[in-house]
Formats: sequence, structure tokens, C-alpha cells
Amino acid sequence: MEKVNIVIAGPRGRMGREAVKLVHETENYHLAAVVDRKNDGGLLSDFDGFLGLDVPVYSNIEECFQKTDANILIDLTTPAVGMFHTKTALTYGVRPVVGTTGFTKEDLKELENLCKEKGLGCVIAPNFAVGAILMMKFAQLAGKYFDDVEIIELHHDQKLDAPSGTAVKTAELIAEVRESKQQGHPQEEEVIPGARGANYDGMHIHSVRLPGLIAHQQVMFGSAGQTLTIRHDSYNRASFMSGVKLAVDTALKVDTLVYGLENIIE
Ligand SMILES: NC(=O)C1=CN([C@@H]2O[C@H](COP(=O)(O)OP(=O)(O)OC[C@H]3O[C@@H](n4cnc5c(N)ncnc54)[C@H](O)[C@@H]3O)[C@@H](O)[C@H]2O)C=CC1
Ligand SMILES: O=C(O)C1=N[C@H](C(=O)O)C[C@H](O)C1
Repeated sequence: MEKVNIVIAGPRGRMGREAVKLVHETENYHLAAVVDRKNDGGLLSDFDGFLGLDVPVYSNIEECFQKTDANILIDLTTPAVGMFHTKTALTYGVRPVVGTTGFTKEDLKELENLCKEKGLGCVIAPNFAVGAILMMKFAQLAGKYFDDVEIIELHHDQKLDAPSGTAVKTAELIAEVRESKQQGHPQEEEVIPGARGANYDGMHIHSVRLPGLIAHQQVMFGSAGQTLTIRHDSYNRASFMSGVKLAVDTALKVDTLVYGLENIIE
């Protein structure tokens, strides 16, 4: 079987390191190159923790795609560069699998059009963990029966974006099935600005950042005399890797943008 040539952007990050391991250990995958801000022209094995991985490092993603026969880009970088990397990949005929969060609705529309134009698959997954996908699906189901919901997402304190991509996606999924509603007392006032969190179509999203946490989310529904809480916890980044593999295999098969693994997991 021919191997899938994969480029990873952000290989030394918390997620990138796990993704390197996944690609290295998967029989039909080949780590063709990495994109890193450091060590342009060197090898991944020059960095600590990548012994034996003599994979070329590029700092310029365009140069990487010009010199590498890549099928897939796995992007695990930052909101600031994720969009540029994804667009560049599609321009070079490379199918992106994007874990990086912080994409706007406009970004997604632009990428959807670019995928159509190029006839290429792309998977953007705000969360790769199967349990988190189920948590979002269960929350969407509960959203049909409860009008009031608060989303509390909890992450490590090195996270750049708030609210998390998962929290935004959860709110989007609930908004698809719920009548729009401004929650809480109509005259409620924030004594300290931000106390009620972010507002998505009347739902409130609260972002907790603490050292010691990894990635967690609780979706709380309430109605007269009852609450329902749906919670998911990722205790390590390995929890995301089966979803990354599913996303790679899907991006190779489809010719459109897939936003969210809930569209793949039935
Ligand atoms: N979809 C999912 O299931 C998950 C998504 N994430 C998202 O993935 C992204 C990465 O998360 P972490 O690994 O925790 O962050 P991290 O900060 O540990 O890693 C990011 C890496 O990107 C690198 N980077 C930044 N700019 C770059 C550039 N121009 N070219 C190449 N590399 C560049 C940094 O040097 C760093 O090594 C974030 O957006 C996060 O929200 C994180 C966990 C799970
Ligand atoms: O930055 C993280 O760590 C995570 N980011 C994703 C998000 O923004 O939802 C997925 C997961 O929650 C971990």
C-alpha cells in the first residue's frame, strides 16, 4: 500500500509531539516534513525528544510544499497562523487536517469555497477526542428539551484562545435546535464586567484557565426543578489522536470542507 505523505506544522507543541508519534507509529503514514519556526533546513531529530526522526524542517510552509510531495498537512499551531497554513496547503493541492482553534465563520466560509474550487478535502476539528464529540452531540440532543444552558470550558493556562473552539462548536450545535433566547433575568447587571461570560445567541460561555488542567467542558442545562450536566474530560493529549487519524483518513476521501468530527462519527 502506498504511504500517505504527511507534513506536521507545530511539531514541538503539546499536540504536535503527539501527532508526530501517531504518524511515526502508523504503518501507512510517512512523516515527510515538518513546519517549525526554528531550525529551517535542519532535521526534526536536531530537537530534543525526536531521536532518529531525520525529517526535514522548513520554516516557510510554501517552500515546504514546493519541495515535499505531501498529501496531508496536520496543523497544530496557533490561531494567528492556522488560517494561512490551511489556505497555503489547499493552494498547493495538499489536504489540511486542522486542530488549531480560533477560526472565524468568515474563515470557514472562505475555506469551504477554496475546497470546492480545488476539489480537495479538508477537516477542521475543534476537538478530536471521541468523548468530546459525544458530549457535543448529547448537548445538542438536550438542547431540544431545555431552553436554558450555560457552557463552562476549563483548560490549562497556556491556551491562547477563549472561548475554546469546542465551546463555540457546542453553542453552534445547540443553536441549530434551540429557539433563540436571551437567558437570565432581563434586567440582570454585571457588577464586574464579564461576570456572565461570553454570549452566543443568549447562551453564556465561561472560560476557566488554570495550571493543572488539560481540556474539560461541562454543559449545564436547567428548567423548573431540575438540571442536567454533561461533562467531558481529556486527561492527556493522547486522547485526541484516534480522532486525528480519523480526520486524516477522511480528508483523503472527501472533496469538501468538513467542520467538526460529529459530521463523520455517526
Ligand atoms: N482539535 C483538538 O482536539 C485540539 C486542538 N488544540 C489546538 O491546537 C493548537 C495547538 O495547541 P497546543 O499544542 O496545546 O499548543 P502549543 O503552544 O503547545 O503548540 C503550538 C506550536 O505551534 C508552533 N508554531 C507557532 N507558530 C508557528 C509557525 N508559524 N510555524 C510553525 N509552527 C508554529 C509553536 O512553536 C508551538 O510549538 C491550539 O490552537 C489548540 O487550541 C489543542 C488540543 C486539542
Ligand atoms: O488548547 C487546547 O488545549 C484545546 N483546544 C481545543 C479547543 O479550543 O476546544 C480542543 C481541546 O479543548 C483542547
